Amino acid sequence: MVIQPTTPTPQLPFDSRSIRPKMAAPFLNDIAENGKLFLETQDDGARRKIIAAASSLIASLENPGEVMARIGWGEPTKAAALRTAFELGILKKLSDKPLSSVQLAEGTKADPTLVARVMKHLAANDLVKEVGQDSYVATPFSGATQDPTIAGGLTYSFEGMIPTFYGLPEFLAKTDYQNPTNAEDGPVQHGLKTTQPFFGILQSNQRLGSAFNNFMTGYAKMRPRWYDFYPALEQLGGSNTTKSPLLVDVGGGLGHELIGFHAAQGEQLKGQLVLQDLPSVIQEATDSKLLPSAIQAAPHDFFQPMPEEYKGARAYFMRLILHDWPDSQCQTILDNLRDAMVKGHSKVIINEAVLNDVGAPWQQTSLDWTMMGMLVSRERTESQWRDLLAKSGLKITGIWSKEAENVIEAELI
Ligand SMILES: C[S@@+](CC[C@H](N)C(=O)[O-])C[C@H]1O[C@@H](n2cnc3c(N)ncnc32)[C@H](O)[C@@H]1O
Repeated sequence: MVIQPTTPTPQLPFDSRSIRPKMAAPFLNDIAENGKLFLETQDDGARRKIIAAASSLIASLENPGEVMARIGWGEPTKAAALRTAFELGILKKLSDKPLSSVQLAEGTKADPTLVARVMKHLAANDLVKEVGQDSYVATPFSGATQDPTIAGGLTYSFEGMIPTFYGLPEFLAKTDYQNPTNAEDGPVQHGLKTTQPFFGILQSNQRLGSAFNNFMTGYAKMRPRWYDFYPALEQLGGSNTTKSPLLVDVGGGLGHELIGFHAAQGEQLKGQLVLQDLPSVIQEATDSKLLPSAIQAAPHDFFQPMPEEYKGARAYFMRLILHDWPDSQCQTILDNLRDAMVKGHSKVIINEAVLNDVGAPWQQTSLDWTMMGMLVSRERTESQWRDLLAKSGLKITGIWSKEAENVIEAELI
């Protein structure tokens, strides 16, 4: 017996002729409009809009076979070649002066034939520039791999995130596709073959820990800055004195947010700036000698009550902290802040994603997957933020947004 399908099988559009120009048209128009603005003004918002439109344009033009090729081997081989070049140290040899694969292989144990294959693939992906046969020069990206924040980001990606994401589908199959909840037996432990929780991994592997801290600084640099769209002067000005802290950055990493905030605000806002994090991170921040004297660095575990001298601050700032933890642990962190706050004076400022109910951009959804993989945690929608804050006696007093970046401000109820 032949079973007839109840609905006709949709025809698979596996023919490039089925890609309709009209699907691409709005993205081409976006690129033209923002391209004109960008060329005239170098506006960074226009630049980001061009990137978003160009990526939607590719999605509208690629046929399914091309999508499969890009995801299946285009991206993985690009990452493999990049990691190989990065670990061999050949990217930092590149400059404006062309070098051959033999010259690039010099001083490494690598076979020049292999180096030639690495360079050819990187050039095909615009990561280095090929200027003749077996002849390569630097690009802005290859040069930037010497910057500790980019080098840290690559090391953390290659050794932390990529192995976790490659093992993630296998982990989900093994756990019957349940939403991961155990921070000591989750995707990152499966991918990195360890039993330690995420921040334990970073504490015990100093190289990876330092790479992560630098990665966070680099990640911050590439995003719109919260103090450029949160009106800090209006919201935090006025009632502060020099006695109580102005802003305590809770879990502030190496201090990049406070350094930027201090440079942007100058002396317009009174009060001490305080950087808090785990002892090893604070040590690395002070060793870097990048913190201006206006910033006081102090180790503090945010699961413990706020020390007396940092109570009553005008604002407790947290960036990418609460998305690292499940609700129960977020509540402990927020309860500790609530107990340090003064009603009518103190605020909590949270610089994290507010996940759109519809049409969330990839920057937010990939962060949600990153939290699932590395910390069995998640990004939150506005109603989830309201519920979480209310459980600690806090109410949202404003949300400011720029592109995929958000700031939530809350006060004591
Ligand atoms: C995702 S990073 C965010 C860093 C920084 N706020 C930023 O936006 O780049 C999380 C930070 O929380 C810190 N952290 C983790 N557990 C902590 C704890 N128990 N107490 C204080 N800081 C902690 C980490 O060391 C790390 O710097």
